[in-house]
Amino acid sequence: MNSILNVENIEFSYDKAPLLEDIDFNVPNGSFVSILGPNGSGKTTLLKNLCGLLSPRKGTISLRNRKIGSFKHKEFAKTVAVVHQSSSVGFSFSVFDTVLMGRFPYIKKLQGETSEDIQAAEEAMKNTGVWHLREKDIREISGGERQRVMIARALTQEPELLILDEPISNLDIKFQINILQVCKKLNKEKGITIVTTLHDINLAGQYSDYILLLNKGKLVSQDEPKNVLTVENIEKVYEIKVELLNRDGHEFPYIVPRTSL
Ligand SMILES: Nc1ncnc2c1ncn2[C@@H]1O[C@H](COP(=O)(O)OP(=O)(O)OP(=O)(O)O)[C@@H](O)[C@H]1O
Repeated sequence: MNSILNVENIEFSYDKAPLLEDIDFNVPNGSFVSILGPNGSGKTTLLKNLCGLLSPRKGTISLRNRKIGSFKHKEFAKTVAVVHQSSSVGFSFSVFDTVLMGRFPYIKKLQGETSEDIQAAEEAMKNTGVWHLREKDIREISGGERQRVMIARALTQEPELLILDEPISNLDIKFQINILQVCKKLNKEKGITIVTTLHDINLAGQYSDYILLLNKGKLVSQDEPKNVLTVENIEKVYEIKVELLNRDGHEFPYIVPRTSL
């Protein structure tokens, strides 16, 4: 299968000690890939390398067989859209204008947005269920709504690859499912490749085609969920005792901590 992203043996460090080492994987076209790992294992750092915000000290990252460093900013943004971890929004913009800002790779200097840009924003907002919020102030909507607005903004870039950093952190279970469903729909219906960090092992198992399991800056396991989410892997990486429940009628194994109160 063709890959949209190839990561070859990268090493990254903020200072002397390497924080990511021997990271080597491919992201197949049209797949849904989740990056799991404990706090501080390097997930966000890896995503920042994938979208070119940080550069590896060794190894290469290629997008459609071209090194990511060789892309111009706007050109890269037509293929890859990134939704960073939830952050506060400081300015007063309507939800619609916030989403429209995602069209920046297509809007020419000194030329306002076209009807095509407006249409792309509307379509992205309808796909993520935020069209009804269009006239609201971005600072006056809920965290879950804002997450979906940020995904809508990324979608207006019409990316082939959508990179998300903890898109469901801080959300209640309804919004967690809602956002993962939106991503899965875009993945299945529009063929957008998804690479996301997640903390919820079981939701990752349910939604992903492949999982990358990081621990202390190294890839411990990468494969389909059933081969990565094993008791052995989870106990080793998260340093807790777990058991795997195979629930009747459920396609996905369910991992729960073994606690003695
Ligand atoms: N700008 C930075 N400068 C120096 N060290 C950093 C910087 N950003 C992150 N780190 C360190 O790198 C390590 C990995 O951080 P990273 O945010 O990639 O982990 P993570 O797996 O995403 O964690 P979490 O699940 O808690 O979000 C941590 O020890 C963190 O303190």
